Amino acid sequence: MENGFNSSKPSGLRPPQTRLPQLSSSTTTGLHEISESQSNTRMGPSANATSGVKRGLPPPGTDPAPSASGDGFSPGRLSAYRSRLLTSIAFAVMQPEPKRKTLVEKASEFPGGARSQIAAPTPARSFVKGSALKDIQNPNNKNNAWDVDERLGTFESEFKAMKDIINHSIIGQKTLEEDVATFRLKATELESLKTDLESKKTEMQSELDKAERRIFTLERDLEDEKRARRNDAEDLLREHRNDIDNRIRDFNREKDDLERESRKRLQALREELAADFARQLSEAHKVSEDLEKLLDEEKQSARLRVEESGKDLEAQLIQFEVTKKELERAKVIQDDMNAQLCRKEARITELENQVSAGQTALIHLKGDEQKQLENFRLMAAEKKAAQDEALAAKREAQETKAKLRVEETRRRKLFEQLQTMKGNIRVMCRIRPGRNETECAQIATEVGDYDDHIGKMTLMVPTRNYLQQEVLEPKPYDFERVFIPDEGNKKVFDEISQLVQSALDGQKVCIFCYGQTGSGKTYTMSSGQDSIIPSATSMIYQATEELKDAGWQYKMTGSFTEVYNEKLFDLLGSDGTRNQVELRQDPASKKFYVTSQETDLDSPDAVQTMLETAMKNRTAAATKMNRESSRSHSVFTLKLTGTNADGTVSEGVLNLIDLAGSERVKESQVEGDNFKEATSINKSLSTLSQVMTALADNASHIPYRNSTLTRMLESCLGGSCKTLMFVMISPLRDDIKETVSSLDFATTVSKAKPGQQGTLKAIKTGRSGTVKKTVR
Ligand SMILES: Nc1ncnc2c1ncn2[C@@H]1O[C@H](COP(=O)(O)OP(=O)(O)OP(=O)(O)O)[C@@H](O)[C@H]1O
Repeated sequence: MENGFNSSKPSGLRPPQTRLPQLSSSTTTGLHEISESQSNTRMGPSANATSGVKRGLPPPGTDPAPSASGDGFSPGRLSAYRSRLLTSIAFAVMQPEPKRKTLVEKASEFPGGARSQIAAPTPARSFVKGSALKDIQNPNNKNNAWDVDERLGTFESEFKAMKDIINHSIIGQKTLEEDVATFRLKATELESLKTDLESKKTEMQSELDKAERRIFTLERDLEDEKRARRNDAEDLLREHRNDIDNRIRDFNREKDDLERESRKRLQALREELAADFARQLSEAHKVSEDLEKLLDEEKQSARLRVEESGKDLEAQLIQFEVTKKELERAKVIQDDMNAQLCRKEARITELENQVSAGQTALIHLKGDEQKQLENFRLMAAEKKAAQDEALAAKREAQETKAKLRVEETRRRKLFEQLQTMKGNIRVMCRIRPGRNETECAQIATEVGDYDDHIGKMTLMVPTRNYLQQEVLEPKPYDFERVFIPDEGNKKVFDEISQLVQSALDGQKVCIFCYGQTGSGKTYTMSSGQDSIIPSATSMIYQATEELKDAGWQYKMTGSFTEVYNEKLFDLLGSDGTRNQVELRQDPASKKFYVTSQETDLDSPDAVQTMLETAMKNRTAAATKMNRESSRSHSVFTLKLTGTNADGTVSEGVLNLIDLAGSERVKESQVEGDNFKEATSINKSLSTLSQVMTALADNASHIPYRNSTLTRMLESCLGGSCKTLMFVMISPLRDDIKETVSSLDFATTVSKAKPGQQGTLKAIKTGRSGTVKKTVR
């Protein structure tokens, strides 16, 4: 081609095709088509030339807008270059015939040129219509040769510029492709990072659950241990004290008895012995005196007989013999007396032995006393050891208390995190028991394998099909928890007790009971010792006692307010009656508060009395207005102010709200005052729903001011405040419309913003539901 151009153009310009191998295939195709047009124009003017050009270039007038990429190259500009190029080629066509042939031949040497031959090349007639071409065709125009050179020069520089632009664009495209590849790589990395983060999040969640369980177990163990130790120490001390007292008492009693007994016995023995001895001695003396007297008399008479007569020797000898016999008899008597005396002496020795045995016994008893004293000393030592042990236990208890304080702070933090994860707006459903199976609607509840809790339910709603036959259509609902009829108030309170704990920890909590008349709102909230209000207050009392160990002192006050027809009444008025009160605005915080009386609740009895007064006043007001069902909302507000030893103050509020029956005005077909009541109830309930929805959506405007109830509760709704809505439903078929309406209301409330409720939803979706029970 270069040769062709050289031979036809003395200007020495090189044709653009010589650099084509450097370009991409798409670009070369474009340039081949330019060559084809060049060859076409050399073959002579033809009407088809235009179409030949159009194959490779955009049609005139359809030039696209300049490239937005900012690389300076655009299809519009390319088209302009091509047009100029073709115009230049048209000049070449004006050269003598043999030269044109050479150009065609050269053009056909390139792939595009070969194709152009096969595809019946057309002359670029459209371009020769231009004024410049006319000038070229005019043989009289002497300036043509110079113009061609100049134009070819321009063409070459423009062509060069164009090629640079194309090259630049190719490089740009490659860079872009590389960027795309890099971004894809990054996207894959980010994807895997996201998966990792999600799995970490799940792990952390389970760790948190474990930690909570561990804290719960630790707390319980700690408490049990503490209680057991305290009881053991007290029992031990009491036992020891009693034991020692009893032993001392027994010992003294025994000692006294023994002393008395031994004294008595000794005295008796002494007396007996002395009497016996004296008696025997006097007898012996008497016998001896008698014998001596008799012997003296016989001696005297014998002396007299020997002296007076001496005559009858034989008689005297016989007398002597008699006297001798008498003497012998007296001697026997004396021996007998001596034997008796010996016996008596032996008896005295025996008695003396007995006395000495008694004395030994007494000494022994005294020895026992020593032993008892020793025992007493031992017991005293044991008592001291027990006291030491008690002191050690006390020290340990104090250390445990200190640990408990730290654990309590940690627990509060973890508990708060857990509650936040559960979401600030939560919804649970409770199904009241039905009277009998035939009157009940079909409600299927599902239990998940996450835990025993039921969270999903399906209500079979009667509808008409296209044949106007009544069919049951399943309507699924999904709440955090569904309480089936056989689950009592205790189960309900167990589930929500964490929110009561949150109030103790300084949070603001609202628990609502919503539902149609007779669905069990009052039953759940305040009737019976196991309903929410008494259970919550008794839990608070117990917890505040236990928290004393962790350094917390709590004060609890309560108020009971009724909202009826948008007016407020204090159910615990100063004179024990129901008084109208007002809503005031705090100038500093701009929040509303009610001027109801606040009662100090320093004992469970005080709570009971307060509840009774409130219920009595509420019922009296209802009776006065001839109402059977509650047409007012009642709000029980517990304020819990805790002060820690380190000066920390915690101010929690627990609002327990029994809402008025949610019957729709249309359904209940009420008129007059009742219509006003129903309208006001509907207004406040729908405002409550709007407030909850706005809070859930994180809306900039929350319509608190649209009803008295929401205005009153403004400071306890939204932000970090915790709200639990209990939707109470009746299982009766006759109540199905109200049930659907209540459940739909609750579903609206349960739709919370993802940031708040994300974790809860994740927990909930972790449950794979299986139908467990059908409520009858
Ligand atoms: N879960 C339950 N178990 C046993 N009995 C229940 C239950 N729920 C409600 N009841 C009984 O149903 C009746 C109506 O209950 P309750 O007064 O609590 O309804 P309510 O929704 O407060 O009605 P209202 O809006 O008129 O105040 C009561 O007799 C109550 O004892």
